Amino acid sequence: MKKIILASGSPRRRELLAQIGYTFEVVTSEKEEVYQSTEPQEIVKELALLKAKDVAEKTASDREEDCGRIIIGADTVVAHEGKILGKPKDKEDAARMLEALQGDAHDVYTGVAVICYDKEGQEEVISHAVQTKVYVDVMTEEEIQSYIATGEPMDKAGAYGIQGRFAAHIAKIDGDYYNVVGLPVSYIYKVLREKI
Ligand SMILES: Cc1cn([C@H]2C[C@H](O)[C@@H](COP(=O)(O)OP(=O)(O)OP(=O)(O)O)O2)c(=O)[nH]c1=O
Repeated sequence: MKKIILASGSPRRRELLAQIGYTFEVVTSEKEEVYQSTEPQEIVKELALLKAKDVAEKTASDREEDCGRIIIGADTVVAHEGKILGKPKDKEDAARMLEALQGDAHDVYTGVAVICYDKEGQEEVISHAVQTKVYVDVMTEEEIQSYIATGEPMDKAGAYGIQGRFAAHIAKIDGDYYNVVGLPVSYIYKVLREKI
C-alpha cells in the first residue's frame, strides 16, 4: 500500500478524504496560486497540479519508501457568466459575488491532480476537473449581508459554503455535491483504487 499525502490546508478536503476511509498525511503547499489558463476547468487543473508538484518536491526524500507514495492536490473555483470567482478579498468582494450568484445558476469546478510514485520512483501524473452546476435562490440584500456576517464566505470560492448556512439558499444542484465542498471523492476513490 502506497503512502497517501494530501497537499491541502483545507479542513474540508481532509474531512472528505478521511470520510471515505483513507489514512493519509497532510503537507501543504505555500506556492502562490498564479495561473496561465483561461478556461475554469483548465485553471483548476493547473492549480491542483501546482500544489501537488510542490508537495511532491517537499516530500521527495520519502521516495525510497517500500511501496511508493501518492500525492493529491485540488483546487476549486466558481464560474459564472464567463467570470472566475475564487475566494473573496474582503466583505465587499463577497457581497459582489453573492449578488451575482443569487437567483441564477453557476458552475463549480474542482481540479484534482494525483501524482503517483512507484517503489522505483517512477512518476505518473493524473489530472482531471469535475464540474457541478449549482442553482441559487433569489436572495434579498438583507439575506446576503446576514450571510456575510456569519464569516463563512471568506475562505471559500464564490463566497459561499454549500455545507454551511448557505444551504438555505440552494435550490438544487446537478452533479457531485462533494465536488462543491472541494473534493470529488467518488472520482478520487476510482483513481486511488487503481493506484494504491
Ligand atoms: C463553492 C464552495 C467552496 N468551498 C471551499 C473549498 C475550498 O477549500 C475553497 C476554495 O479554495 P481552494 O484554493 O480550492 O483551496 P484552499 O485554499 O481552501 O485549500 P488548499 O489550496 O490548501 O487545498 O472553497 C466550500 O467549502 N464550499 C463551497 O460550497
